[in-house]
Amino acid sequence: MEKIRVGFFGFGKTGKVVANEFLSDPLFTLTWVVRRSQVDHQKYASHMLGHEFAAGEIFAATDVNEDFFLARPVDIIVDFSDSTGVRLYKKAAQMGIPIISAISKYEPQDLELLQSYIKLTPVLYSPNITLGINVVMVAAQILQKIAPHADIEIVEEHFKGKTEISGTAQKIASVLNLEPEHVNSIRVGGIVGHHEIIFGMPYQIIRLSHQSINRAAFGQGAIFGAKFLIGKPPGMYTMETIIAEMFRQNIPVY
Ligand SMILES: NC(=O)C1=CN([C@@H]2O[C@H](COP(=O)(O)OP(=O)(O)OC[C@H]3O[C@@H](n4cnc5c(N)ncnc54)[C@H](OP(=O)(O)O)[C@@H]3O)[C@@H](O)[C@H]2O)C=CC1
Ligand SMILES: O=C(O)C1=N[C@H](C(=O)O)C[C@H](O)C1
Repeated sequence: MEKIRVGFFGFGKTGKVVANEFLSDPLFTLTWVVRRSQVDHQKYASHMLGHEFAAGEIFAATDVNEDFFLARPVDIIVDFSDSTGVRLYKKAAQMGIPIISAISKYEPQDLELLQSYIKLTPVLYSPNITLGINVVMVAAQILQKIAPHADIEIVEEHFKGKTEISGTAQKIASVLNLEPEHVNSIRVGGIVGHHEIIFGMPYQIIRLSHQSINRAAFGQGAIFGAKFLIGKPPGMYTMETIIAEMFRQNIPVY
């Protein structure tokens, strides 16, 4: 069976680990990687990730011209770069190549550009693409409906160097209709990503919590998303809409 060809944007703290998950999955082949800089790096991402085989030729953002996607055809684009990466693949969207955007914080004009692509191709946009956090997000919305009187606070914990409030926590606040002051950020050590939603009710507390213990969790989420997205009609898709449908199909009947 033909492997799914992946075109990957970003090769940073998370991108490297996610790219390696695609490299290691027999269903996929990493066709190329685009990063910002033209620093002197090895030709193939696979070699930079310690593999002997050659896969994932590395290009700089400036290499991506009008012909790039025709010359290097892929079946899906996965973006773990930053807000500006979306500006590089309009042509790919016009070609109908499905896009997974994992960018957690878009500048308004870049988010608008991503949204313009949904008329052309299927786009899965998820500020946190782990299966687990999206189960928690859907469960929290259900719990809020069951207990509308509950006080709710969100705690997000990340590594010391993360400057912005997590996009995940902002998304959770948004779907629960909470003001930003209900997001409590902690920055310590090398925490990959921990989110907890605390429901305060009379005489009891409910805590819904998710912890990414390795950035490979984002790679597994991206793989799940890629398998879902390929073959879908143009439009905007999110992990939580996929998970919500799975909830609907699996509600226990007593
Ligand atoms: N949705 C999710 O589940 C998750 C999302 N993220 C998000 O993923 C993004 C990347 O995270 P992380 O790897 O930790 O960040 P880093 O800052 O470590 O890496 C960013 C990468 O993007 C590259 N880059 C920047 N601009 C461009 C561009 N225009 N074209 C191509 N490549 C570009 C950089 O290139 P270079 O190396 O040359 O500088 C670098 O490789 C962030 O938005 C983060 O919030 C992170 C974890 C999970
Ligand atoms: O920057 C990160 O690493 C992460 N960013 C995302 C966010 O801002 O929500 C997702 C994850 O928590 C890790």
